[in-house]
Amino acid sequence: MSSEPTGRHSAAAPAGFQVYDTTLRDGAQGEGMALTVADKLAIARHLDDLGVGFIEGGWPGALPKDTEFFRRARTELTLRNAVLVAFGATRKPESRVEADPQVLALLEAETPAVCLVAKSHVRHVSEALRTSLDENLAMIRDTVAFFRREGRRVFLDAEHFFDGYAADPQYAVECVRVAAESGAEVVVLCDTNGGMLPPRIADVVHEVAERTGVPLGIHCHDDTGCAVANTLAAVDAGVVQVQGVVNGYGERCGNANLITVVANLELKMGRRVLPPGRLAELGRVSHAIAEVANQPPRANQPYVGLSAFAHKAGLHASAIKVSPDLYQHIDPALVGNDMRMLVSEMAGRASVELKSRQLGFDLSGQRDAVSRIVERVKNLEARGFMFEAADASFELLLREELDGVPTRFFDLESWRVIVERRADGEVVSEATVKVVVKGERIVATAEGNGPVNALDRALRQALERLYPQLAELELVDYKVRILDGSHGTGAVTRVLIETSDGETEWTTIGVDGNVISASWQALDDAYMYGLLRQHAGSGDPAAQGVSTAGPRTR
Ligand SMILES: CC(=O)SCCNC(=O)CCNC(=O)[C@H](O)C(C)(C)COP(=O)(O)OP(=O)(O)OC[C@H]1O[C@@H](n2cnc3c(N)ncnc32)[C@H](O)[C@@H]1OP(=O)(O)O
Ligand SMILES: CC(=O)C(=O)O
Repeated sequence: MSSEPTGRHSAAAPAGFQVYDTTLRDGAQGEGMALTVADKLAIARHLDDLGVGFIEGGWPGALPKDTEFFRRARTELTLRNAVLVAFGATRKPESRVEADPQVLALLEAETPAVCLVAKSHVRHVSEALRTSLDENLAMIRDTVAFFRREGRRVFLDAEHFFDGYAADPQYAVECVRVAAESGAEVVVLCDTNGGMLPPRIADVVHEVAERTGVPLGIHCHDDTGCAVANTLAAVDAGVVQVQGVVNGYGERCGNANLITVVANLELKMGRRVLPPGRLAELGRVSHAIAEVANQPPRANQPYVGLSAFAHKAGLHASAIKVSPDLYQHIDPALVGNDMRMLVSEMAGRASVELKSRQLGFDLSGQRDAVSRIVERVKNLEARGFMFEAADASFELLLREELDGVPTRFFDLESWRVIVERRADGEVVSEATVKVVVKGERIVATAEGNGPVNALDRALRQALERLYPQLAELELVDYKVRILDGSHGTGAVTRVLIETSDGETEWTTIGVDGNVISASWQALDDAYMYGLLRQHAGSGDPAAQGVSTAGPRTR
């Protein structure tokens, strides 16, 4: 039986070093990952766009979804940079390779390359495969040779190689040799249980390379938290292929994070492993794949996380003001990230100045205002505020200190909320707000499915005639956290509200002993900031911070 690989995939071997992605196969083995065929196709496109050399798409024949992925890939996936690889196992013991259904399913995936997982640890051969050491070598030989005869490029993943090498180095090396002699292009040494540390990986890779002369690859799991370090140690020791998974997804603690590996190779080890210009796409691709995989992005992920270049400590900010590289190991733009200043209780004058600059305010020469802002932030944070999560509330505070009056498009006279349980069991909230808008006193009442929803509706109703553009604003997220709740009394509530005008989102904060009062503060800031954005550049005096300069609620 023969089945030619489709011509839609590039079959050219990349010269030199190989970046091999297994997000769609080993990454999919991570807890909580459940990729549809459409997800897999979308991720493959992102990976190709990034410029990896190989994309391991899954295990056809084992998972119907993966069989379907390879079927659809033939017509729906045009790869510009990567070679598509199908993964599978060596033939079953005591069987003919040509008659092994799993092997045939792998062939029928019609990919230019296959990757075969094989045992290389004597205990795994005898206890898991329950066969002889010689038969395992024959399984490797037969299966690799079969795919070579069929015109496929072959990689071999030597499972549990490092543990196997400790148990019986002779046999582990023999597996590598047999695979290469049978036609495997690269034999990938796998730290399947993820228990290794970098010096051991480096020693073993050195020894195996010297004993065999075979081109080697590396595949590490992160059970010691060293998967990336282990991968880089293997590169130093001479491997020609790195396998990894975007964002480090994968079985148990995950695989070597390919994003981190690639950034380190390019920026720290001087290896050009991506096509020119693609390194700056790392952040975008990492986030896009997290989105498709429905995994929350990890803020502290090296290089590409939201916090990777976020600076909170005042001392750091004061040095960064002189030169960002004093507290940054690279220019974040190299990997598509940005420097962010966080204003918090740890801020000093420099943090406030830099943050304000990012928001479009030049505070140089305004020493007193900066000092007042630092002091207010510290005092408010001591009460439970958290400005690093609420840029819009910080900007309102900043404007208030600079203008000498708060930004007010309306002034609050009072609000009131009633929660009523009706005879039929329905619970309804009703809110009344009394505000002064452009000199006019307005009283509005509205119902809602909860007290904050009712308050929001009543405020909207009160404002919408004089500010009709408020209809564009939408509250998209509402988060509540009880602070010091374990102490019972004395707890305060922190509320964060995220608002969108369809173009931008902003977050505002409120803190109070009463959850509705905290919510009102965040709501008040949310509308105030939204109106400010809408009036910016309009020439409307309201944009200047208008109104009657009534007191802010904090
Ligand atoms: C280290 C890795 O991550 S390798 C990738 C692992 N990924 C997966 O396992 C996900 C996909 N797996 C599956 O869908 C299933 O496990 C299948 C279809 C592969 C096999 O399913 P089943 O036939 O029901 O067998 P089961 O999963 O219980 O056991 C695996 C079989 O493969 C055999 N096997 C294990 N490794 C190899 C190998 N390298 N070469 C050949 N056979 C192997 C085992 O000895 C066992 O054989 P047995 O059924 O005769 O006992
Ligand atoms: C092959 C593989 O995924 C491993 O050994 O971890």
